Amino acid sequence: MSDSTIRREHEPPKGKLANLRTLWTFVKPYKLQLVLAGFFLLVAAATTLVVPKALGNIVDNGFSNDNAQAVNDYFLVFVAIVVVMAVATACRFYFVTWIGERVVADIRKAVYERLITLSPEFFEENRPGEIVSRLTADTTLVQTIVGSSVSVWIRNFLIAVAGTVGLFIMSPKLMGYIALVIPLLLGIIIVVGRRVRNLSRTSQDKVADVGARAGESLSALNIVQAFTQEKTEARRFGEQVDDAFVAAKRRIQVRAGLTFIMIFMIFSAIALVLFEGAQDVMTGAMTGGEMLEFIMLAVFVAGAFGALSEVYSELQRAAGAAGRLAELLSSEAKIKAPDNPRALPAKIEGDIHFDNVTFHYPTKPDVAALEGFNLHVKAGETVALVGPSGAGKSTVLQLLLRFYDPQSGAVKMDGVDIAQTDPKAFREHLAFVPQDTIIFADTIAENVRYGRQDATDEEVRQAVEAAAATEFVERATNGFDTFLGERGTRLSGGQRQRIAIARAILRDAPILLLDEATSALDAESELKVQEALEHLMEGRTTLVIAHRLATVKKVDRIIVLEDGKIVAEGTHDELVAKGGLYKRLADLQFGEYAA
Ligand SMILES: Nc1ncnc2c1ncn2[C@@H]1O[C@H](COP(=O)(O)OP(=O)(O)OP(=O)(O)O)[C@@H](O)[C@H]1O
Repeated sequence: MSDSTIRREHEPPKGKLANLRTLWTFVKPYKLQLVLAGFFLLVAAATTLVVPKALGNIVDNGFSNDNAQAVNDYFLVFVAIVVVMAVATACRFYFVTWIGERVVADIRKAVYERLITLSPEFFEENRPGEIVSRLTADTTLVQTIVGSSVSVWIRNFLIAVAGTVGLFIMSPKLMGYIALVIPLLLGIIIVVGRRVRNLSRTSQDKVADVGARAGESLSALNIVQAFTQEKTEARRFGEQVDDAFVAAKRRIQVRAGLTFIMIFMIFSAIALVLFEGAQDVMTGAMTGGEMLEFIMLAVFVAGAFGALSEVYSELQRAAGAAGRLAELLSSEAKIKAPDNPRALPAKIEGDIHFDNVTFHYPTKPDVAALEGFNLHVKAGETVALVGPSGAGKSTVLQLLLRFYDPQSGAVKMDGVDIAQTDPKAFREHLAFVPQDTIIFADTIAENVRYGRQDATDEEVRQAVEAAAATEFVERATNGFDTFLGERGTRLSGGQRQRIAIARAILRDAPILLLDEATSALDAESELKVQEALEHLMEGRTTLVIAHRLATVKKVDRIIVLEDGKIVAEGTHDELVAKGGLYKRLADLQFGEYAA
C-alpha cells in the first residue's frame, strides 16, 4: 500500500514562498508574454514618474508670452509622454491579464487531472464541495495574483522607490517629513497584514462550508421535502451563512481600520509638506512649478505606498489559495501503479482469488469490513454474494475494482496480485454496474458510450437492445440523442439501471461486477434484463450482489456473507437444505418455495 499522506483540511498550507514557487512553475512557460509585460510595465512606470516634471515645466515656463515656441514644445512633450504612458499601460494590462487567465486555466486543468486520479478515500476525507470551491474560488484568487496583483505591486514598488529618491533630490527637507511617516506605515502594514491573512483564511473556509451544505441539501432535495425538513435545512444553512458573514466582518473591520490609518497618515503628511512648501515658494527657495512637481510626485508616491498595502493583503489572501491548490497538486493517489507494474496477460482468463484478505475502511479503522476472506472464482464462473446489509458484499467489489488495497492478504487476477498492477490497465478488464446508477448530464448515447468511448453508433444501439432499453429510448423525445439532465433525474430508476447495464454490455470486459443490477426494475423488464445479463455472463467471470434471492437461484455458486466473513457457500438448493442464515433469508423472501 502506498504510504503517501493526504493533507487534511485543517492543516495549514505550506509557507508563502513555497506557494508562490508553485505558481512560478505555471508562469514560467510564458516567457515571451512575461518579457513584454515587464517591458510595458517599466515604460508605464517611468512615464508616470516623468508626468509631474512635465507639468512643473509647463507651470514655470508655459504661461509666458516671451517664447511662444518653447511653450508649445512643453505642451507637446507633455502630450507625447501621456500618449506613451497610455499605450504602455494598455499593453501592460493586456499581457499581464493574459498571463493571469492562461495560468489559471492551466492550474485548473492540472488540479482536475490530479483530482480525477485520486482514490475514493481522498473524497471521504475531503468533501467534494470544498474541493470544487478550491478549483473555482481559489483559482480565481490566484488569478488576481498573477493577472494583476504582482504587476500592480511591481509598478507601485518602482514608483514608490524611484519617486522617493526623486523627492529626496528635490527637497531633502520636505522629504524628511514624509520619511518620518513611511517606516510607521510599513510597520502597520506588516502587522495588520498578517492578521488579515489569518482572518481571510477563516472567512474562505466558512464560505466553503456554506457551499458544501447547500450542495448536499439541494442534491437530496426530495429527501429534504419528503421529511419536511425544509425549515431545519434553511435554518442550518442560515446559521452557516451568518457564520461566514461574521468571519468576513472581522476581516473587513481590520482592513477598514488599516485603510483609515493609511489615508489619514498619508494625507496628514501631505498637508504638512504643502504647508512647508508654501513657505519655501514665498521665500523664493522653490519655484511654483517645482512645488507642483514635488506635490504631484508625493501624491503618486503616497498612492503607490497605499496600493502596496492593498496589494499586500490581496497577495496574502491569494497566497493562502495558492497554498491550498499546491496541496491538491501534491496529493498522491493511494491507489496507483507501483514503480514497475506487473503486466497482466493481454487476454485475461478472469480467474479471481481473494487470498486471506482483511480490510478496514480507512475512515473506520476499528471494524474489519472483510476479515480472513478467502474466495476463489474460477474463470467463467458466476458467483453471487448474499447476506444481510453491511455484511461486506459491496466491499468485495470495491476491492476487486481496486478502489482500496487490503491491509493484509491479496486480491489476485489470473494469479497476479492486482496491487502490483497499474490500476488503469487492470480496470480495462472489468465492467461494473453499481448499486446507484450514475448518469451524466449528456445524451443517452453518450451515457452508454461511457462504457467504451470508441464504440460505434451501431454497437451502442446493440448494447441498448441487449439491455432491454430500446423501447424507452425510442420513446424518448430525441431517441439516442435525448439529453438526460443532471444526474439523469429525467429517468426512472429502472431506466437508469438499464442504461448502466447497456454501458457494461458495451464495455465487453471478461469480468462483470453487478451490484444489485436489477433491483429497480419491474417484473417484466427484470425478466428481459435478466435474460440479457445471463447472455452477457456467458464466458465471463461474474460476481453479482443480490438482495433478492430470486435473481441468483440459477448461479453456479452462492457465497453467504455475514460480518465480513463467509458463513456458507453452495447452490441455492444446497444452501436451503443446509439451513442457517441463507435459509432464513430465503424463508423471509419466498417462504413457501423454500419450505
Ligand atoms: N466508504 C466506506 N467507509 C467506511 N465504511 C464503509 C464504507 N463502505 C462501507 N463501509 C462499512 O463496511 C461494512 C460493509 O459494507 P458493505 O457496503 O460492503 O456492505 P454490503 O453487504 O454491501 O451492504 P448493503 O447490502 O447494505 O449494500 C459496513 O459496516 C459499512 O458500514
